[in-house]
Amino acid sequence: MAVYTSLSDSDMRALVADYYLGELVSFQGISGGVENTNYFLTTTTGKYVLTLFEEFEYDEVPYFLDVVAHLKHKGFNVPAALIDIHGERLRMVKERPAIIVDCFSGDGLEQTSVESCRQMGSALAKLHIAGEDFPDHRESHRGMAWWHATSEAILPELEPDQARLLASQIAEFDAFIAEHDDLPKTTIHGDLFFNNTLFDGESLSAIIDFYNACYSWVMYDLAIVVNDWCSDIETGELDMAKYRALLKAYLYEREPSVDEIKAWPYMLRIAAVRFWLSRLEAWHGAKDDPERLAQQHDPRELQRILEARLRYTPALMEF
Ligand SMILES: Nc1ncnc2c1ncn2[C@@H]1O[C@H](COP(=O)(O)OP(=O)(O)OP(=O)(O)O)[C@@H](O)[C@H]1O
Ligand SMILES: N[C@@H](CCO)C(=O)O
Repeated sequence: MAVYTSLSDSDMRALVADYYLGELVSFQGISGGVENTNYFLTTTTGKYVLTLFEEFEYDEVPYFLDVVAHLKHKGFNVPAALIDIHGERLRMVKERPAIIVDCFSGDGLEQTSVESCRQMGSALAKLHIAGEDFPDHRESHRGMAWWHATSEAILPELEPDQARLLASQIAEFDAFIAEHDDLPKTTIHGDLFFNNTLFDGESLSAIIDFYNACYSWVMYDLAIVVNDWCSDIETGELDMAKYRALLKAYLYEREPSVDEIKAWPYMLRIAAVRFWLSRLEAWHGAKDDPERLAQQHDPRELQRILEARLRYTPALMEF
């Protein structure tokens, strides 16, 4: 279970007493996430989620809270930080920066469907348009500088063919982007896997976990989403019915430029590399701790997606 920082009953009561949330009734650590510590809190006024940021220091968190506040202001159902009795939205709990947000109704998807992909495509395009006027242009903490440094550190740990694949894909993307450095950017989610959404029945009801948000290529974010929502987990191959539904809904809301259409195969591959690399990094970091290792996502899923995109990549506008 991904609870890296534990809180006792009295810790939690003291924390809840510092918000206008009534009395604590119960709390429970949330399994599933790998980056942060999350707890469900039930109080006499409702249900909430406490997040302790495990990877960021205090000063790094306000950017993400501002992104969410911007999107909430534009009508998206996203988890804005609640204000405590001191007027603060971010505080330190057990030496970690922490927020409390509303717990949304709805359930996580066990798997995607053509209909959920259609809804995601439409919502993602609207999210990208809404992010255009967010003024703070923060670089990704897992962007190009990170993937160069991390791949160099991880290459010696890999099998030779894996190392060749990783290095060649990064070099290929570097060469492409050097020639196309003016591709459209916006404020992107950066990690919009289907486990970062909630559905009420068939309806997309909330988007959560904006802690990889950054100012980056629009097509890169679309590629992250397509790789996760539309791929067969066993083979990495695209489910073309899901792919067409997601892209058709996206392109109805936002028209890509000629350069974005050209960039699409590179974006699909580098989006796979980005998560292959973060999973490899987490996997190797946890390899001496069986409990932590068991919580990690499998890097091979993203390697299979990358290999499948190398075998065949459909055009962006293919339907
Ligand atoms: N505001 C919320 N309302 C309802 N459920 C939530 C909320 N926030 C988090 N959850 C639940 O907690 C789980 C983990 O949350 P989250 O994805 O933010 O954690 P994380 O550690 O950042 O995960 P990840 O591995 O995706 O980085 C979600 O999949 C969801 O089930
Ligand atoms: N969504 C990421 C984990 C959190 O960033 C993954 O599946 O590797």
